[in-house]
Amino acid sequence: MRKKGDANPFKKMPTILTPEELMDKAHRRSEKVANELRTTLIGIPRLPKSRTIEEQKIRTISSVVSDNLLKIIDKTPSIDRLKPFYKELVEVMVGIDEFKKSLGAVKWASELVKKLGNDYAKKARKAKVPAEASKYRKEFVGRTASILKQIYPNLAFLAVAREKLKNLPTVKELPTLVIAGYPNVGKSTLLRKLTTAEPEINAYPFTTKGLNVGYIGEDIQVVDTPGVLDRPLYERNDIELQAVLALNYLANMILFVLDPSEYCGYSIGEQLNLLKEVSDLFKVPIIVAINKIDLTDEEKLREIEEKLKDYKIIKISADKDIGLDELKETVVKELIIKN
Ligand SMILES: Nc1nc2c(ncn2[C@@H]2O[C@H](COP(=O)(O)OP(=O)(O)OP(=O)(O)O)[C@@H](O)[C@H]2O)c(=O)[nH]1
Repeated sequence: MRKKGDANPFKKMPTILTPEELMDKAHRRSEKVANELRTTLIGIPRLPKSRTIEEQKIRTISSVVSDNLLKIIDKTPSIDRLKPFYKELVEVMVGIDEFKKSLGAVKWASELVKKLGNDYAKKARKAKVPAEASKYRKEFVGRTASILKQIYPNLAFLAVAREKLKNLPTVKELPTLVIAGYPNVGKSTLLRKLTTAEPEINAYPFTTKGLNVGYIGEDIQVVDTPGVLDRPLYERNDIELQAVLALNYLANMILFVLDPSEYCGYSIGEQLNLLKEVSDLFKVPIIVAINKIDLTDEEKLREIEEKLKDYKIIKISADKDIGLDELKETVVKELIIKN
């Protein structure tokens, strides 16, 4: 059912080696190449032999280092082409400017090491004595190490960014219903009942519970946001608030789940305040699902409906399967047929 190519775009970012690890890797590879050459160049005079060996060592170190750096750039998504939801999260979690700057530095280093490798390889090939050939190789190694040292902060930044971004939720470019409401009102029960497959659980910045994502058929994405849209916004710091706001780029419609029985532990008043905050924050249509009607008497329900006159309401019991077909039909109609 899941379409390919919709994964978190940062999943493919490779492990970022430290300058030391990268130089070690390059040295090991160049020694291997040199050893192989030594066995094939038996009987060749010293000067052409050391010219060839040093040239190949330089070329190997240069390509290991520059290709490794280039791979970071190739496998990292271009920030400007990211979907707005992911772009916003990069800004919140690591900062777009710093991210771009670091990738720029890595590109610069990759190109420079490649160019220097070429220059020094040519010099080594034309060396007049064996010692000169090895002098060029050492000089090249020194310059490469110092270039890597120069981009050390950028590599360190990218390594941290990769750790944070590779666990971002995988969401698709589909009409999306975002579920909001206090803890224990029945959000995850509802997600399980509305969507076919078991919902996937994805990490989300600044929360411990993660986003749960499910699908209605192949056309609608449903996202439950425990820890994100389940408590008053005034309790949040700026950065958490931005993570909440990033959902603006994901949601085409909000389903606010309300528990009139108050068994969830939050009063109707508190729940209505959160609903008001969510309506102010999101500029998309809101449907209110009055859940747990099996636990609530008619009169109380009427009182609550009275308070929700400005909203589209559907009365349900997620647990007892009441009103779920109507809810699903409404969601499909609003998200697919109307758009
Ligand atoms: N009687 C009744 N119980 C329900 C209904 N919907 C959910 N529950 C129960 O309410 C409790 C909380 O439901 P959850 O689906 O875990 O609530 P949640 O909003 O996802 O909670 P968090 O994961 O903490 O955000 C569970 O014990 C459910 O079985 C309902 O319609 N009727």
